[in-house]
Amino acid sequence: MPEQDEQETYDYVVVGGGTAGSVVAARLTEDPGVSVAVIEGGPSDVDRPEVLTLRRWLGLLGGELDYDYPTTEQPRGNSHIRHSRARVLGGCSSHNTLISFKPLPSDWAEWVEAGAEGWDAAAMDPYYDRLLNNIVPVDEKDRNAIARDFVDAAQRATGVPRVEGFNKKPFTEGVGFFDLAYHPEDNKRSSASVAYLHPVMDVRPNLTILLETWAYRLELDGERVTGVRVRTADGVEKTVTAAREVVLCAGAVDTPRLLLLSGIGPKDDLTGLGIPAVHDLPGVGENLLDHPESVIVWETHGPIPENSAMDSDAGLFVRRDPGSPGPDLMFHFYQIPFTDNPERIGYEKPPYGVSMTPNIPKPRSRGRLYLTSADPEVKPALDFRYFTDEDDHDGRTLVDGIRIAREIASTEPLANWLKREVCPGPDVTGDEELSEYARKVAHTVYHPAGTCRIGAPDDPNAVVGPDLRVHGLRGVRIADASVFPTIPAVNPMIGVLMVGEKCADLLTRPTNPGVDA
Ligand SMILES: Cc1cc2nc3c(=O)[nH]c(=O)nc-3n(C[C@H](O)[C@H](O)[C@H](O)COP(=O)(O)OP(=O)(O)OC[C@H]3O[C@@H](n4cnc5c(N)ncnc54)[C@H](O)[C@@H]3O)c2cc1C
Repeated sequence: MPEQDEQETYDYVVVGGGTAGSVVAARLTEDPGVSVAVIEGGPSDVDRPEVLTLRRWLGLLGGELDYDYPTTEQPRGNSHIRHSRARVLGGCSSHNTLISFKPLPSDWAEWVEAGAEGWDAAAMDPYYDRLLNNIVPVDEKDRNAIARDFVDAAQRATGVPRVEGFNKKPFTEGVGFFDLAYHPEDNKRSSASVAYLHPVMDVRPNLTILLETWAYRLELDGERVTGVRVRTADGVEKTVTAAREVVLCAGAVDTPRLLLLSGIGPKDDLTGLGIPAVHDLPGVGENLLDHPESVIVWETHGPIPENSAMDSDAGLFVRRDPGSPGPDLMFHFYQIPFTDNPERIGYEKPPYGVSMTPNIPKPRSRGRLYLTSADPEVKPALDFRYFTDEDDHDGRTLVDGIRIAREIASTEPLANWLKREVCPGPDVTGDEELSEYARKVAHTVYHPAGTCRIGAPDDPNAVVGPDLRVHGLRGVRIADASVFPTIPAVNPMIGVLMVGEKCADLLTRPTNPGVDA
């Protein structure tokens, strides 16, 4: 299709109306004198109960609102993992489980260490207080009897403190019901779009949301990014121009993908694909992080009560290494038998059951995202290099997780519910066998991050500075999970929302008017 010359200009162009993008767009348009266009690849979430009802989250994965990215071959892990990324306003906050953890002070300290000057806990905490999402503990009516008994059994088996309100103060260990961003009265999401965009999108003339519109290339004038080349749902191609700045909020997969397609990234890779390299930035796509997890499944004696917020309402953090500044093993407890991965290697799904999913809060394996084609339609390659760290810290963590899960399962009051361990099964006991099982059925907690990481200006693999500006370019910043230099020990969504708030602050505060000339 020939490119058409249609052009629109706004002060700011935000690419991606997802978790961070919703925050940035809503905050910038608080000033009626500032115009913002949001380029969002997906449709609106308004009036879509299948999206807005938190408990229906599993039904969205792999469907028409999911970009559904495969992973490359993972010789030490599970090559079949599909990475869900939401194609809808609100981004992944519109199809995730909305578990809400403020990153721990030790998480921010790691960022500062990595070159994110000014991102320490004391500086970041006010952004948490500013969040508009309705963050509340799992409501009493949603606390399932078996989840309550998991909390009691885990507390007894591990001796960690019982926590009521994980965000009240920093913790290293604890078990309890999560805080969630939801409205308990009707199980409605308090996603980024619900909390930030719905109240303002019909009343702010300075906010334009271009839905079902895909950004496929950045426009540059020398070192300055001037706008975004987009394709609308009906195939019209046009340039959306930013008088001030373009803010990339397309997420940890699509932000580096867009930069690479625009010729911004490792020069040799780009040249090899026939993409003219306009700015050599070796870190784009590097440092691909995630929280991998494994799973243990038990059959229960019978059906489990129905009530729940989203079927994984409680969890456990332990710290095996007393020298670790934060938790080094985390578990989600699922009130469902989560057998998708075990079934592939021959296990059966029990009629009724529960699961524990131990995950690695601070994985040491680092992966890489790269393009395999200059064609913007071709999905990027995601090579997480799961379980490849030198000392096998990651694999060993999951083995410890299975052993601790078994101790909890054999402790009352949980033990009384459980008929048998379905997978890996009681006969699988040796370190090597457990490791083999844990890695072969490994899954993701869906937390990809780090592919355009923050770092100091002299750090060759940093993509943005602490002000979120892309190194070596003008008129462009990044605000999404891709800027994470390291992954928080906890679930990352609140950290992403806080990045959005901080970015808006950087763009609007008087000492930094956002005119990035
Ligand atoms: C199934 C699932 C469950 C999860 N559960 C939790 C949880 O309970 N708690 C937690 O803390 N974290 C959770 N996460 C992780 C968390 O949701 C993400 O880390 C976070 O939402 C990422 O935010 P983001 O702003 O970086 O990207 P996103 O929210 O993915 O936003 C990116 C947006 O950009 C749009 N976009 C992308 N490319 C383009 C383009 N080229 N042109 C136009 N638009 C584009 C997308 O449509 C999307 O709306 C979960 C994730 C998933 C997938």
